[in-house]
Amino acid sequence: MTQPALTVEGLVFGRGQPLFSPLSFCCKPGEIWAVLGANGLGKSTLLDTLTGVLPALAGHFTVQGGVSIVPQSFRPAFDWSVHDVVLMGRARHVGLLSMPSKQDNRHVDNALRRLNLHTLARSTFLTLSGGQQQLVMIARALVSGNRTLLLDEPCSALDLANQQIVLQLIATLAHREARSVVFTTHDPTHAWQVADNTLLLLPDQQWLAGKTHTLLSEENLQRAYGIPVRRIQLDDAHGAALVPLFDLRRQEPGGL
Ligand SMILES: Nc1ncnc2c1ncn2[C@@H]1O[C@H](COP(=O)(O)OP(=O)(O)OP(=O)(O)O)[C@@H](O)[C@H]1O
Repeated sequence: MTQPALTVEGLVFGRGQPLFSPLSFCCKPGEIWAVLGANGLGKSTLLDTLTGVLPALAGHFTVQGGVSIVPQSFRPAFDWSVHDVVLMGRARHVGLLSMPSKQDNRHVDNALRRLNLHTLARSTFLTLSGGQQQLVMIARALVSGNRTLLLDEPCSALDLANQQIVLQLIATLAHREARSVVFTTHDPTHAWQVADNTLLLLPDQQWLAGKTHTLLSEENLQRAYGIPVRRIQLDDAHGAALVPLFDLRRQEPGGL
């Protein structure tokens, strides 16, 4: 049997106050989990707990083979080049007071190429757009070599073509490289298209976890977001889209 890369058992997490009833799930090598739930429910707090930034309030978790996180945003202390920000992901491979090796630089070049960022390698990080910065942070996690990757809304600032690049990358990392990937998203279609399993955070400290295609029913999504969501079946290659039915009223000019 494959040993899970990430095992969460009875985990209670939050910044002082528990956000959910005890949480349990496990992510095997080669598996993708999506985490969905309304704003402010605790998705980022969960990822910060799994990387050890925040202490668990109860229960426990184990991570085999190292873990990297791609945060929602990153503000470097100094305006380093894109190449150097990605190189930081190699920190545990570069000895203290040593220079990065040719191999470290090769990892950086490969990661930048995978994300179509190679032409920006010499640009400074702070001159990039929000979406470009998000891609650089993903490259930084890639070069770490860690077996588990946690991505906090990795597509939130990306255009459609770059969303496809990142979703494809998530699938490749899991299916070809047997890495375990957990990503948070506000787009249930992204979860539907690439995640084997989903953790759906609900109001009142409840949660559901299971196979994405079973769990992301119209009923469960309405429970999570409080608005109706319709599942639209696409062709065989594209699966389904999960589309919110917004109740938008036309505003008359001069009205309040
Ligand atoms: N630095 C902080 N200090 C205190 N409370 C915080 C801090 N960051 C987040 N919180 C609180 O913790 C709770 C969970 O926040 P978290 O950022 O984990 O939610 P989220 O589900 O990731 O939200 P979003 O979808 O908006 O990114 C919220 O009530 C939030 O106000």
